[in-house]
Amino acid sequence: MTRANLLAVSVGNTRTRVGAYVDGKLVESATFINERHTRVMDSVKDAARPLRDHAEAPVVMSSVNPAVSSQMETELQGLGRPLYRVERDLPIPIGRQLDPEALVGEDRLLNAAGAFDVLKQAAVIVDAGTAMTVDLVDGAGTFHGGAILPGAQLMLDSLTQRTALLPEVELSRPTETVGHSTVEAMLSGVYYGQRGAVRELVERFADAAGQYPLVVATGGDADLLFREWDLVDRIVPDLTLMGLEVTLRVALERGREES
Ligand SMILES: Nc1ncnc2c1ncn2[C@@H]1O[C@H](COP(=O)(O)OP(=O)(O)O)[C@@H](O)[C@H]1O
Ligand SMILES: CC(C)(COP(=O)(O)O)[C@@H](O)C(=O)NCCC(=O)O
Ligand SMILES: [K+]
Repeated sequence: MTRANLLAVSVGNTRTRVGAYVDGKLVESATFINERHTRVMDSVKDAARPLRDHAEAPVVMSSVNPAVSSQMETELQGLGRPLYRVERDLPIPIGRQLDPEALVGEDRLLNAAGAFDVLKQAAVIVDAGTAMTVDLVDGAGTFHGGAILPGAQLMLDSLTQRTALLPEVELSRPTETVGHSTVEAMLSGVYYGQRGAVRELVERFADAAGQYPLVVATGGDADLLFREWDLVDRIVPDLTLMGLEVTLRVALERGREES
């Protein structure tokens, strides 16, 4: 089996995740806020340190945030490694059943590819990031799309921005279900609203799929929202990086078959 070496970089709308894979194993990973761009590049170099004896190991990059990633791509070229963008240079190895013109976020496809590579069975993948995505992969490894809704912090921010009286609130677990203050009421609405959306969508996707899928969660808010909740089978913080690793591994295996 191929054991890939790579620096995996995934640019989201809030943060960028970086992971160094040595012999197919994630040995270093880090997450950075996009706004602190110069510090991000320093930290990317730190994260790449385990690959110093693997000068041939490429950077494999994905993005759902072109403004951030176009500048970052130029800077990553400075590492002196080959740089591949998923979908442009390397196809994400996951089947798709979508509208012909559909534009799907690379993070959604990578999560699906990463999950199916390990699970080999039908799964619903929940990515609790800036936006929340809830997607269906069937038992044959085909991505069917799913649902997109505002992420938890985005819900809170939009309440603050579009009302006169609601305050700025940072996401945390509500301490009461029936909120006895404005802040607790906002936290309860968002926390149980997000969980309720996931429950409803998982049940509907299970109906559509004709089987009950595994539920896998990732993203910056997954732990806060889903920890110790039996509806979610696994929380996998590095799922998008796993998708980048399988993308390179499959491309290397195909290259070997062809030569
Ligand atoms: N240090 C942090 N900075 C920003 N957001 C954070 C931080 N730690 C946790 N979060 C949470 O992570 C969410 C973003 O998730 P993430 O997976 O990083 O998003 P994206 O993939 O869209 O960039 C935010 O809504 C926030 O609630
Ligand atoms: C849905 C998303 C905004 C999620 O981004 P994220 O919250 O992970 O930063 C992103 O995957 C995206 O821009 N997708 C393009 C449209 C689509 O997937 O259908
Ligand atoms: K997301």
